[in-house]
Amino acid sequence: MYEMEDEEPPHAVPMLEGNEAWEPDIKRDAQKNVPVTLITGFLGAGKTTLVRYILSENHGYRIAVIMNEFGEGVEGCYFHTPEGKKANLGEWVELSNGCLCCAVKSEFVQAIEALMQKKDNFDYILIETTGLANPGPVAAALWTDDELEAGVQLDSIITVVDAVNIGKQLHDRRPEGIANEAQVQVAYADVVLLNKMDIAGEEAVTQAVAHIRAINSSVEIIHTTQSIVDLSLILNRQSFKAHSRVVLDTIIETEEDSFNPTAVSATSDTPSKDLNGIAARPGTGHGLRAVSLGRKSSDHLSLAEVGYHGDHHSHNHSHSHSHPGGHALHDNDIQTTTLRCSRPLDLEKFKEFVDSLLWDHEKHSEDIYRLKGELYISQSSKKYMIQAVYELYNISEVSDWGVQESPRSSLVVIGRHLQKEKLQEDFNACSR
Ligand SMILES: Nc1nc2c(ncn2[C@@H]2O[C@H](COP(=O)(O)OP(=O)(O)OP(=O)(O)O)[C@@H](O)[C@H]2O)c(=O)[nH]1
Repeated sequence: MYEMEDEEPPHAVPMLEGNEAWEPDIKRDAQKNVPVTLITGFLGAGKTTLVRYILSENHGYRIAVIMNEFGEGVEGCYFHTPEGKKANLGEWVELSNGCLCCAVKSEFVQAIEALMQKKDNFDYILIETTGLANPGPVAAALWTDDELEAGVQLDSIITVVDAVNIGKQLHDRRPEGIANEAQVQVAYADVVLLNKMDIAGEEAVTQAVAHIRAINSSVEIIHTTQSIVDLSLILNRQSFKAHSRVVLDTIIETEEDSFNPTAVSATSDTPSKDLNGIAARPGTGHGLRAVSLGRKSSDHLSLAEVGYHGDHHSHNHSHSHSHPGGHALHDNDIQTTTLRCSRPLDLEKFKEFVDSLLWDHEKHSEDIYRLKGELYISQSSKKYMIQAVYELYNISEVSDWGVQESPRSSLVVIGRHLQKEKLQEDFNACSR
């Protein structure tokens, strides 16, 4: 087994003998950040099966993997690749000291930092969380601005779901103060792999889709067996790019009456203008601007303190505010709603609204996991876009509105205890 010395960066591990001559088909531009896909999902859903599958496929990426295993340590440092397939060069970092989301400031950041010292050896990073993890804090830590020195860029959050057992897992009550991890994992997802289709009955699948949609109506659901999926649907999706095509599509699909799809696709590759970078709660030092690798942050929202507080932890973190994952969940606690406004929004008022929605739990009792939206901003002919994950958000100018589009704002909100009417009122108030 490959073991990492305490202070030593991880070494590249050949996955199979005889792959020295292998060259990736796709080379990362040396200037670009390394994309990171976060793979989450409840216990036994098929996360490791997915990682194994990705590593065994000939996609052209050289992939480094960070696994978060409890107790036993990493289960293996290389996978058996099916005959005839090209092997990847992988790197492994074991995080065995507790849950990934609670270790982000220490082990996780060190692991990424150590890995990035060897960044010439890989093009892509996969992170597999434990089955009980809240992916929010980890995702937020990885969501960087392109210009930042961290060198990594959150690509997307993939949640693997066990089609047979998800109904029970989503509705298992937790003691007061403890989140239902399965719901939170679905809430954060860009893509759900509805796995174990080989053993799930038709009725179970229909119900599983309904349960997932009830939580995250905008998520893309892909049915899989053995986590086998077209990798172009989950790797390099760029879900967190300001001009993300997949996110724009998501917003459109969530609309009751959709925009003209031709007009939208015409905008999808237009470079965006980031207005203010990724916004974090003032004083938290959150966001990669502050969470950039190796940088110490002493704020109360440090990533070591936030995140999952499940019963697998022997320690407790105290919080003066509620946040995603911090309270008991009840059936349908987590939902999606889409706010709409046809009048132009005042950008400053809208930012104040988002600030309070994400950070001011006196004013907004909701816990917000994700925001995605297209915005019609006053005194601008441009379409804007907002994305938020956990407690970070980013507003960007994306493109001109399509000639056949009627400018208006649509904001997809995924969160817990959503007060939909009040949210719509507050959203409308941004236009006055
Ligand atoms: N029948 C069936 N079994 C599957 C499928 N995908 C994975 N499994 C099995 O389900 C079990 C759990 O799969 P893993 O990939 O280890 O799941 P995981 O999400 O990594 O599990 P944890 O690390 O415990 O959270 C293994 O025995 C897999 O072989 C599938 O599509 N169908």
